[in-house]
Amino acid sequence: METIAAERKASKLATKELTYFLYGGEEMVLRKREIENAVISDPTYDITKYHYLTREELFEQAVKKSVHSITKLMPELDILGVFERHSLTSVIGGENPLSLHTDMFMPTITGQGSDEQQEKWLPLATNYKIIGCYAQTEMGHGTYVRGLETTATYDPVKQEFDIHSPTLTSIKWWPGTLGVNATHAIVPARLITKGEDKGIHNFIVQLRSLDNHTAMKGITIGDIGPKFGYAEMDNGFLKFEHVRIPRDNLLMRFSQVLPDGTYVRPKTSSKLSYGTMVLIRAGLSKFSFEMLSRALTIAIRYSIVRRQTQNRPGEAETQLLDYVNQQHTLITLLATVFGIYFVSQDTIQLYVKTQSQLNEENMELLPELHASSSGVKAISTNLASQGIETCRIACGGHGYSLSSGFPFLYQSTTPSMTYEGDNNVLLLQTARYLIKIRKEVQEDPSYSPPDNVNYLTEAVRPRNINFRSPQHQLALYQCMVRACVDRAATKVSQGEKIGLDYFDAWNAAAVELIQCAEAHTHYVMVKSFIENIDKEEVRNMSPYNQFILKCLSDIFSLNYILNKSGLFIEAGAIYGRELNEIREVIQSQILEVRPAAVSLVDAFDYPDFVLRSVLGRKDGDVYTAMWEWVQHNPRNKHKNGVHPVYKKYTRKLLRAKM
Ligand SMILES: CC/C=C\C/C=C\C/C=C\C/C=C\CCCCC(=O)SCCNC(=O)CCNC(=O)[C@H](O)C(C)(C)COP(=O)(O)OP(=O)(O)OC[C@H]1O[C@@H](n2cnc3c(N)ncnc32)[C@H](O)[C@@H]1OP(=O)(O)O
Ligand SMILES: Cc1cc2nc3c(=O)[nH]c(=O)nc-3n(C[C@H](O)[C@H](O)[C@H](O)COP(=O)(O)OP(=O)(O)OC[C@H]3O[C@@H](n4cnc5c(N)ncnc54)[C@H](O)[C@@H]3O)c2cc1C
Repeated sequence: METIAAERKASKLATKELTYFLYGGEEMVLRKREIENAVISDPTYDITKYHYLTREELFEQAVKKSVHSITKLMPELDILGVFERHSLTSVIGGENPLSLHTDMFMPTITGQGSDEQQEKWLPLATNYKIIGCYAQTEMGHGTYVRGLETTATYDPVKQEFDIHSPTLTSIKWWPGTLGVNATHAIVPARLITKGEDKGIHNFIVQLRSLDNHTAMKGITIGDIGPKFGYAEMDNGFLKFEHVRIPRDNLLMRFSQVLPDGTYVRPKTSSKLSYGTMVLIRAGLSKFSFEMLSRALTIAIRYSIVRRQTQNRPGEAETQLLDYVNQQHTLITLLATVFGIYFVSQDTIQLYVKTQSQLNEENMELLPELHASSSGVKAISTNLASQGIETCRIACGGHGYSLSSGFPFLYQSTTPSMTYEGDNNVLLLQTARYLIKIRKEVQEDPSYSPPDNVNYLTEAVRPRNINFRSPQHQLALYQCMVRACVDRAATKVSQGEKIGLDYFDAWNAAAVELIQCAEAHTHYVMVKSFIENIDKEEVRNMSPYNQFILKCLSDIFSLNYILNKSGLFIEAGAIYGRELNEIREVIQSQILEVRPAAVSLVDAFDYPDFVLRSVLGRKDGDVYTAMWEWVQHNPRNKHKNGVHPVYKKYTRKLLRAKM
């Protein structure tokens, strides 16, 4: 306890200033804390026994908490907007089994429903007269949305759609909130009218009775069973047997079916019906920041408190964070989490900007948003999932206990590499965009590409390189990414030249394509970090905070260069002989950050309640917390301290003659 207090005292970081910066100002932080305190002081959200609950208990508690939040806490705290709602969900912790209602069902209606449809459905949804989910994925198809098999066949006589699951593989499988709770779903299905298949469109379908919650006629529905994690979420299955819905349950903002069955195609892009996926992808980098920053808070605090090995006679054992390997592991991750933070802010801004253009039927930014949000979602969820596991390992044996908080963080984060688009698949979408822009640049010298891909027109290694210079770092990335894009494009075109069809040529280059998308996205993240810490808000910070952010930026940028040095050397961006200098700059910046490490994670401002970790306690009283935790273990609570398995099994073994 004294050690962590001493660390805080010695740190020169203006912690409060950084917290305000991260959350968008003092007012936002005060509001966040108001929400946290309301949750912490309400017994409904008690977490004392959380880690010992069974799957069914976890689910029931989570639904109870969610309903309590909607009916009591949210009105009391006047929570309306998406950010405050997420803030509340985040402090309550665990999964929110009703989250898909507000995160996907409602945004799909807002984004894709006509004005009349919004007027009809949104008040019902806002007031929880109905509970919605987003039922897109089927047993046979998740990635390949165009391959979904559920049909919606228009009947002009009754002016209804007939929703049907024609095959076993067409059964909807995975959607959250579907298994138990939802009364309605957004159902992407193949629209068939006048005998023609018009592709995937979104429909609103009622699943359960609003009187007694039983399944509607023609609907078979349930929960898909235990998963890797996500016990609190009712991921479900859904089978349709010719279910009838009115014509105007087709979401008709972009395309329509007229009463006689005439199809009116979207004026602009058919991909607008994928809009909800783009929204969540943009939000997932923020989610990655939250999950990884919690893991780092736990690992860094623990690494201050934990001592291991007396290295000099008569002195205290060494703090884990004073081992250079531990510093390297955790402080490079600290730099990463700030990288994710800045790019998540930029991605959300790009989403908002694109959305306002789309409202004016201007599609200009859509390809960039799709490519960028796909890449950023993939890289930030990869980094967060791997980073949480790294934090666990950095905490030794105690990291493996549920009480460390890591298992929950990992289980909640790792599926984000799959849902909302598998990460490899999304990186291939980013690559598709890069290859397309490269082609345009080559074919039309007057074409000026978007800022983030400008390196495709020019990328030059600076002379007299200074690895501490952000502009030089960016130039090195530009050379490297350009070479990666060239390599992938060349591989595709070589395949085509030897007679492969488009798919085979593309598939043969898949590894290079994913590599170029990854490299590009890392470049975008480094650029975003560098640009954001050059903004006025940061320039107004205390000099020491600016200095630490610059150190973290260098670490983030240079550590990737070191880890992927093969790519940079192959591109002629750096020479092998320069690697030592890069190592030294990283090492010296890590040493600069070390004294501020605990204040940096304090700046994330997570109360103990949110971390749910005996290792990550703010006061550092780790060992007392471990002892308290074990007192709740039901396995220790049997008469005379003797567990029933003794009578059932081990006693026989101990007395058996063998
Ligand atoms: C408010 C909430 C905010 C934040 C929330 C934050 C945190 C949330 C925390 C936790 C979340 C909790 C639970 C999440 C639950 C998860 C829910 C789901 O998983 S829903 C299901 C998601 N499914 C997918 O993502 C499927 C992935 N597949 C696809 O997206 C597509 O099929 C594909 C892979 C992109 C391919 O599509 P398609 O085959 O149709 O397209 P092509 O490859 O042929 O490309 C054609 C052309 O279209 C362009 N394009 C493709 N997609 C888009 C798009 N979305 N937008 C714009 N343009 C798109 C593509 O680039 C091509 O363009 P071209 O090159 O031809 O110009
Ligand atoms: C916890 C969780 C919650 C979910 N919630 C929802 C929800 O609310 N609503 C909903 O509709 N869905 C939901 N899903 C489903 C999720 O969106 C899909 O699982 C996801 O999009 C991946 O699709 P898939 O399962 O078909 O994977 P697949 O496409 O089968 O992918 C398997 C592997 O094949 C590779 N692969 C596939 N296609 C290609 C390709 N074209 N090129 C190269 N490689 C390829 C992938 O990289 C991956 O490694 C959820 C899933 C999970 C795990």
